[in-house]
Amino acid sequence: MDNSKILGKLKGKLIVSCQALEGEPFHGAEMMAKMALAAEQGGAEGIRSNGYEDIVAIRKVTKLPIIGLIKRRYENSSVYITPTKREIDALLKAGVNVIALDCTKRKRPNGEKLQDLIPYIQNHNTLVLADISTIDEGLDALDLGVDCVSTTLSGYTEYTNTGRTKPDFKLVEELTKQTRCPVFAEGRINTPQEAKQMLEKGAHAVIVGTAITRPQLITKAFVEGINEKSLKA
Ligand SMILES: CC(=O)N[C@H](C=O)[C@@H](O)[C@H](O)[C@H](O)COP(=O)(O)O
Repeated sequence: MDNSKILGKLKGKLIVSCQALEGEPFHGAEMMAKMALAAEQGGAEGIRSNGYEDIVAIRKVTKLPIIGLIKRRYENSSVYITPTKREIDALLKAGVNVIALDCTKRKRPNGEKLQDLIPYIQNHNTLVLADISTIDEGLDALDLGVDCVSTTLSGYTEYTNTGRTKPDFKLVEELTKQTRCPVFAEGRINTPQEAKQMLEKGAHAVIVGTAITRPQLITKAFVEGINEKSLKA
C-alpha cells in the first residue's frame, strides 16, 4: 500500500481500535483479527491495533490501513505507547502503515528522543501518528514533523488526569483551528453522535475502541444504565 495516500483515504472515516490487553476476555491475536474483520464489515476504513502478534494476525485478514502501537512499560518513565526504538522496529517488521507514538512531553525510557524516532519511522516509508494529551504537545509534535496527531492521551497523562468521562471536544476543536495537518479524535468516544460531532468540529477521522471492541465494558455501561436511579422517582 502507498502510505502517502492513506491520510486522504481516511478523511471523514471511522477507524476502529481493536485492542484487548492481557486479562481481558477477548485477549489474543485470533480474537483481534475477528474484531478487525467485524469492523471492516461494519464499514470502518482503518484499524488501530496493539502488539506484534495481533497486528500480524490482523494483516492476514484485511487490507485496511493499520495504525500500530506497542504498549510496554519501562522503569523511570510513564510513556507506554510505543516508547522506544525496540517497539518501533517490531512494528516496522509487522508491516503497519502508521505508527502511533507517544508524543507527550514526558521523558522517554533509555534517553531516547522524538527528534530521532520520528524521522527514523518516516525513513521506513511509514507514517507517524502523534498520541498527545494537550494542545501544546500536538503543536510541538507537528513542529517535529509528525504526519498527524491524535487526542488519545487526553485524560491519561499525570497533568490531564482529571477523571474526565467524555471525549475531549475542545482539544480537537483547538488543534484543528491551529493546524492544517490531520487531527484524529480519539478517547472515550462512545456514541455515533459523538463521533459525528468530532468530524463537525474539524477532526480528520475518528478512532473508536472501547465502545465497539470491549464487550465487558459495553455490558457494564448497560448494567449501570439500568441501575441508575430515575430522576423522576
Ligand atoms: C489511553 C490509551 O492507552 N489508549 C489506548 C490507545 O491505543 C487504547 O486503550 C484505547 O482503547 C484507544 O485509544 C481508543 O480509545 P477508546 O477505547 O476510549 O475509544
